Amino acid sequence: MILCEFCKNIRVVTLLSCKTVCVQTEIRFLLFWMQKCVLLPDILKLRFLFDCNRLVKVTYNKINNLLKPVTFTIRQPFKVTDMLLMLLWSVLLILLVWYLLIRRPSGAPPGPPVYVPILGNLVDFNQQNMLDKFKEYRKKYGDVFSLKLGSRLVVVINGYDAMREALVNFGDVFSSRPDIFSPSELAQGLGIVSSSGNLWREHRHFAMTTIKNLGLNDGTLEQYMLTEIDYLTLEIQGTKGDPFKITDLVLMSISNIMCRLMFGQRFDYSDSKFIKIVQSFNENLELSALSGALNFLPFLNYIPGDPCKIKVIKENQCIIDQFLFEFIQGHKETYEEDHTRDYIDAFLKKKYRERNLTSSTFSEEQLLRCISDLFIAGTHTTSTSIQWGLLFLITHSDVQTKMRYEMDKVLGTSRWPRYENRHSLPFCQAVVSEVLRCGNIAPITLPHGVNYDIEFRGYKIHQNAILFLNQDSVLSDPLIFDQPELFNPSRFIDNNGALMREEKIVSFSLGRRACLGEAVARMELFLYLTHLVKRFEFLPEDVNECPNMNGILGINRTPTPYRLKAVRLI
Ligand code: HEM
Repeated sequence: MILCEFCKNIRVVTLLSCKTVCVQTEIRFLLFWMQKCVLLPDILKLRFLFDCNRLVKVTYNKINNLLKPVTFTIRQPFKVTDMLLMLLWSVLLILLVWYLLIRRPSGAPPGPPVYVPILGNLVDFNQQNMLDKFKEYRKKYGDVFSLKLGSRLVVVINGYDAMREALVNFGDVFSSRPDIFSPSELAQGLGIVSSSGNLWREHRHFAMTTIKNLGLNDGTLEQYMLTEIDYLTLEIQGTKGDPFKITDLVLMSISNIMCRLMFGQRFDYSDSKFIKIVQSFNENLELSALSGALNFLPFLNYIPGDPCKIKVIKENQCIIDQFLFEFIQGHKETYEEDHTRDYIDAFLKKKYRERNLTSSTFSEEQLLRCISDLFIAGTHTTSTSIQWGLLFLITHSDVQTKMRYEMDKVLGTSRWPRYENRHSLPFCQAVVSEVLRCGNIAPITLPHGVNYDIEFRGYKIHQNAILFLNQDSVLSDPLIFDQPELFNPSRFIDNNGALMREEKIVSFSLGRRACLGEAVARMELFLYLTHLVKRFEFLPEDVNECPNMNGILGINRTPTPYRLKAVRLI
C-alpha cells in the first residue's frame, strides 16, 4: 500500500507511470487536466469512456508527442449515495416480501400480530400452551380470531354460540376437510374422517346406518361391551391390589369392541399380532402431533432425516393395512349375501350390489380406509376418556361411593347395570358427562375446511382458510359451567335429583361433521365406568400424593401417565 502523495489517503491506484494517486486525487487530477485541456487544447487530448453513466476510462495523449500516449482506468468506488440507495431498495424489497408473507387478508378476523414470515404465529406456540394461548386471544380478539400458521390462515371459533352458528347454521360452508397434508397425503382424501363432498356424505351415512344395524339398538353391541368388561375385570383382578397402569388394558379392551364390530373377531390381550396392530395405531396417533406440522409447513417433508416421522407413520400404516387387507380377503372368501356378520360384510354387500354402477364409491381401497378410520376414531378416544374417568374417580372417592349407592338403590346389589337403566341412574350419567367435560379429550375438533368465500360474524373467511372449533372454550367456560376446573358431576343434577340437559357438552362436536360414534362412545363410557366401580374400589398409587391432573396435548388430550390400585368389592 502506498500513500497518495496528494491527499495522503492510503487507497492507492496507479495513474501515469510516474505518479501514484488515490481515487479522489485521480478525479481531481483529471479535472485539473481537463481544465488544462480547455486552456491548452494543443497540448492534451482526453477521451472519456463511460459505462452506465460512470466514468471508467480516460485516454489522453499529448499532441506534441513529448510523452507517450497513456491509457489509464479510473477505478471509481461505489459512491456512498449509490450504496445507500441500493441498501434502501433492498430493505424496502425485504419489507414488502415480509409484509406479503405475514399479512392477514383484508377483512379477516383479527388475531395476534405476526412477526416471523414462513412460521407465522407457530412461533407463539409449544405443544402444551395452545389452549392457554387460545384463552388469551379470545379475551383480546373475541369469539372469532385468526392465526397465521405457516402459510395458512387459521380461523379459530370459540364459545358455544359461535361454534353452533358455524357448524349448524353455516354447515354447508364449514363441513369439509381442508386440503392439508394429513387428509390429502396420508389418507388420500379417502375414508370418512379425511374425505369431503359426496364421498364423505355417502360413507358417513353408510357407517352410521351400518353401526345401527349391527346392534347399536338391539343389545348386540352392548353384549360385546359387557364381554370385554369381563375380560378387563379379569386383568384388573390379576393385579391383586398392587399399583398398575391401566392404559394398555383399556386400549385393548376398547379395541376389541371395534374389532368385533368391524371384522367380527376379538383377540386375546397376549396375541402378538393384536398387540402389534394396537401399538401401530397408537404410535401413529402419537406421531400425528408431529406430522401435523406438515399441515402448515409442507416443505418440512423434503428435509432429509424425516423430522416429522412420515416414514414411520407410513410403515405403521402398511402394517395396519396388511392386517385389515387379510380380513377383507377372508371375508370375501366366506361371504354370504344373507348373513351380515360385521362392517366388512355390510360394505361388501353394498359393493357387490353396485358392481355395475360406474359411479359407485364402494371400492376395496375405500373399505380399507373406512375401517381404519373407524378403528382409530373409535378406540383411542373412548379408552382415553375411560382413563380420565378412573383418574377423576381415584381422586374423588366420594363420587365412587355415590355411584355405588345409586346403583344399589335402583338395581339392588346383585343386578348389573344395563344401558337401558341409564335414565334411572342420573348420577352415574352425570359422571359420564363430567368425565367428557373435564377430560376434554378433543379440545379442538379436527380441522374443517371452507367450501367457498363467506362472511361470518362480520369477517371475511376465504376459501383457503382452515377452521379450528375450540371445544375447550365451551367445556371450560365459567359462564356455562361454574368453577369449570372442578370435577363435580353434581353440577348436572337438578334440585329434584334429575339429570339436567347437557347440550353444551360439545365433546363430540356439532353439526354435520360431529362424531358419528357418539352413541357407541356414550354406551361404552356408561357401561365401563358403572361396571368397574361396582366391582372395584379404585385408589391412587399413594393415598398421600395427588396424581398429576394435567393433560398432555397431542391429537387427543391424554392424562399424564399414572398408576392406580383396584380393591375387589364383589
Ligand atoms: C369419547 C369418545 C369420543 C369422542 C370424544 C369423539 C370426538 C370426536 C370429535 C371431536 C370428532 C371431530 C368432529 C369434527 O371434526 O368436528 C370426531 C369425529 C369422528 N368420530 Fe368420534 N369421538 C369419540 C368416539 C368415537 C367412536 C366410538 C367412533 C366410532 C364408532 C368415532 C368415530 C368418529 C368418526 C368416524 C369421526 C369423523 C366424522 C366425520 O368426519 O364426519 N368416534 N369424534
